[in-house]
Amino acid sequence: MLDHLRARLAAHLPHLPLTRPTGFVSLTLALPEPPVRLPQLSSGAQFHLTQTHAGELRSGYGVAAEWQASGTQRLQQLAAVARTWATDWQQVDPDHTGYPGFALLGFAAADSAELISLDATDHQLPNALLWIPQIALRKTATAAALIFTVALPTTPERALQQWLALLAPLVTALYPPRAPALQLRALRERGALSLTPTHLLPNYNDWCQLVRQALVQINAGVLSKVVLSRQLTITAGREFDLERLHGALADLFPSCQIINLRHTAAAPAAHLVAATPERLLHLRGRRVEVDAIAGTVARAKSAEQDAALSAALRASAKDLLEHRYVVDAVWAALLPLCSGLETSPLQVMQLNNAQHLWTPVVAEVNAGVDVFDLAERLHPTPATNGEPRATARAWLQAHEPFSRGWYTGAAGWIEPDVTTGGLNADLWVLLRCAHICGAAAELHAGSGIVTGSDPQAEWQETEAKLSAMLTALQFV
Ligand SMILES: C=C(O[C@@H]1C=C(C(=O)O)C=C[C@H]1O)C(=O)O
Repeated sequence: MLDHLRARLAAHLPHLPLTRPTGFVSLTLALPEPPVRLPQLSSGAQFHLTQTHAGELRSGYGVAAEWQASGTQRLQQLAAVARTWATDWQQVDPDHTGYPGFALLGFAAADSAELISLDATDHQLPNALLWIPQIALRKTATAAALIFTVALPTTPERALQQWLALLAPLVTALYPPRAPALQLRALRERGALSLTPTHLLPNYNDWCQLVRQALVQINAGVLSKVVLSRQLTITAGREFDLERLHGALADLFPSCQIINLRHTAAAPAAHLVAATPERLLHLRGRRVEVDAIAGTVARAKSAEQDAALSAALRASAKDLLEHRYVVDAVWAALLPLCSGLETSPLQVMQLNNAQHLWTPVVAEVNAGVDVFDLAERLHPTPATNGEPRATARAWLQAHEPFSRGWYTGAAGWIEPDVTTGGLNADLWVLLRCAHICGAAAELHAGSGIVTGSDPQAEWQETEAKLSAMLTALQFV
């Protein structure tokens, strides 16, 4: 395969417009054989985005270019870069795959540059990031391709040298021998399956106190809703296997977006991993889709009990209220930018660890509106922050005893649409996530506090949310 790809690169390189003074060139080559698994390289910058139900996988390796931003203008600064791509990013697709080069777009919950990092799980992520990988992989149910990108101007020799340095380890990882089955008994004997909590912020008593303080603000009419969150740090008996973790999450949460992001080459490298059910936005052409998700109950042991829990969730005044704030805020955010707004009837989204009230919202964006304009108005929704937005944000910054970092930020892909000249994108809210470094992991989960919230029940809800990642971590 390496020889085949090397020969194809050599054949195309002389014809690529590499001497243009600015911008990028991407060359997309179909893979004759789709990879069986998601290729993980042992070091260097890489990201993976998988949604099992959608049958789609995107990965990126190395950095052809990246831009970092922070502050109130962070998204507009990145927008200024991406808006040049229609003219500055040449897409060469000799196999007619229809897959252009794409970038990762991600940002932290808040726009300030400051991130608190624990020694064990240094986040190693900038506040907001736009990143074009040197080699990207895209796989759907029917096809797979590698997309080689280089910043201009360059020479065929330099481009080839950069790509080959990554391609050799990548091709080896594309078609690996079958991984040995997980030896549960051996792991258990080594005590490796036990996860030990090392840090809990806030603890249970402080949590209850904070919920009561939030309720005072809610009863006083200062806040309508605020999404309070927790941080849990754990260690395991061994280093986490990120490849297994990605596979386990993709199996356990097939409707969720699984994200695995390692931005740095520094060792030990930190990974941000998420299995999120919540789409901030999906934009293709002029059509935008947004998930309003809020209102949660656990799963039950039997189908009957489960159905009873779903029915109770649909009828719960408290959950319907916290859900309504999100639907209304999504609607208000989209209204000035879109036409034909439609909300689907209320649904219950059932995940392995929890069930949520869910209202999908779709609309047609007005001409000239792009993913950055939409993200700017939508994020953060009251699903992760609160209502009113600015008051909730200020209250959380004053009361949550840690910095959220990228938890409740967003991440996903963004790519030029070669037919419209616009940008397509798929961004997910970073929930059910962990920062992982070696044998340590830092997890976050939150729950929406509204009139009628009970501190203990809200704590239980965060436990159910944390269990998404904890369950998977126990087996990797
Ligand atoms: C804040 C989280 O989840 C959000 C809050 C929910 C709720 O309060 O019911 C449900 C889904 C998410 O929108 C989290 O998972 O940490």
